[in-house]
Amino acid sequence: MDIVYSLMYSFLLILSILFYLLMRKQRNNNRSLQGKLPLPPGSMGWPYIGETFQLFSQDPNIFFPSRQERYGEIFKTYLLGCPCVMLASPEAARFVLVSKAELFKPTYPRSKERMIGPWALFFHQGGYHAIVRKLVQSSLSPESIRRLVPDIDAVASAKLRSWDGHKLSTFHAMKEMSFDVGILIIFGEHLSKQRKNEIKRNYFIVDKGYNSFATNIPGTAYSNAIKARKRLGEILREIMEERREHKTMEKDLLSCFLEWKNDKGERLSDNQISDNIFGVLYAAQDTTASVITWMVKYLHDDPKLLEAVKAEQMSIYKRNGCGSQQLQWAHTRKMPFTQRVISESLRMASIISFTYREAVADVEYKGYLIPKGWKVMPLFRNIHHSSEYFPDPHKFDPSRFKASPKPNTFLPFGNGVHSCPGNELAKIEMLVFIHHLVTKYRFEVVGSHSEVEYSPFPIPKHGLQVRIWSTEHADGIA
Ligand code: HEM
Repeated sequence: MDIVYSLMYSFLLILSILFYLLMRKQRNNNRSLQGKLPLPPGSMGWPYIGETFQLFSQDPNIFFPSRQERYGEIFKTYLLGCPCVMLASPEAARFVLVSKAELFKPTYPRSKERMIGPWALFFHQGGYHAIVRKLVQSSLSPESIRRLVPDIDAVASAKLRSWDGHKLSTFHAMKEMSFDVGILIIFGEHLSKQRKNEIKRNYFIVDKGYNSFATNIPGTAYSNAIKARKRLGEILREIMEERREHKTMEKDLLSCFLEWKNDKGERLSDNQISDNIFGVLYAAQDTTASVITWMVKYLHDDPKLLEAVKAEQMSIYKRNGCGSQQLQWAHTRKMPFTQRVISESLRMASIISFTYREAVADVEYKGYLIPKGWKVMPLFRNIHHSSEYFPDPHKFDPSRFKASPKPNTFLPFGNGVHSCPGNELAKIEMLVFIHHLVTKYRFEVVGSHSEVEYSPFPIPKHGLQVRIWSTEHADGIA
């Protein structure tokens, strides 16, 4: 027995020594990086504020490329109180998001985390993130979306009918449509109208305060948003209770969350579910709405492009009983030209110019030091607008997507463990909307649309004001 114990002790001792040596080596490696490697080139701007003012006052097409031109594909800056390293090459994006993803954790301002809910998957890395992501991915997989195409079709058709004859902001109209599609994915078709309206009312109060100055002063947009977010949490808890009580489980995201348990029988808490429901709804909305807004502008600006999309969609429309039947998944597979227009819109608009991570250790990249705690930003827009990967990058040319882009050069949905699980849904939503818009409606842009505003994603000024009318009475108006 004594021999067994001493063997065990020796084994544990050796293990502890090995662990200690490994940790020391890691620490020394990090320490040595600090002394040995230079920081990337670049300007840290003014004390405390850095280059924050320039970032938010300059067109992103100027801010990022001008620095890349001056310093190369890796450069440092200082934004929103944080030292940052910006990376503008496909290899660097892959390094941060995929191959060395464990060295870079997601990072968001505390105020945003508080608003969305600390359990939302964006804020996590590791085991918990993997569980939630798998559930979200399964609800948004092509197999799940396939059966939802007719419902998405119904949402898009109803929205367009309600806008017939009106002048409206494309962006705001698209936000409404994306909201309805998000509700469909999360709650299926069985959410009562009253519940939906309650969620919508509170959701849009949160939306209004999300990017406002974070303060608890009563009556401000931020404090109203925090209150509305709390109320949303309560509504979601009531819905979960109802589902548990009536044992009504559907094939939607909420049911996926409610049904999940691990092999120890542990389940997700109500707070975890509610933060993720809100997170998905939020992630789905402005992104999709901004890209569709740009697409409508690109179609408007180029009549030949519009005609080509229309020709493809009309042939599907005619074969599908001239709109008497709903679109199915199979129809969306027969829209190769429109799909290329979507890819080119995603590239040109690059609504997510970059993403943020934080280095969890000192990291060496191409002979430069990325110090622990610094923000690290892969610049998607710079990659998408580089003539090296996309010749004549400022020309809208869907034909460039006839061939697949080179690896890591086309990242509208990010890459790696945090890449967008909603990308297929977003693309289906765009295909279905464009199908109805070009086959049954005409539209014209009203007022100026060459300037860009940030909400916070770049969109055409005033959300692209358009007048839209059904072709049934087009002759009377056009
Ligand atoms: C055109 C529309 C969209 C664009 C351009 C877009 C873009 C992105 C990007 C770039 C990321 C990765 C961010 C990062 O790495 O930091 C992301 C993450 C995410 N997106 Fe999207 N997205 C879109 C639509 C959607 C939709 C429709 C949904 C849901 C229904 C969605 C849900 C999410 C979620 C949950 C994440 C976080 C994933 C994680 O952290 O694991 N997105 N999106």
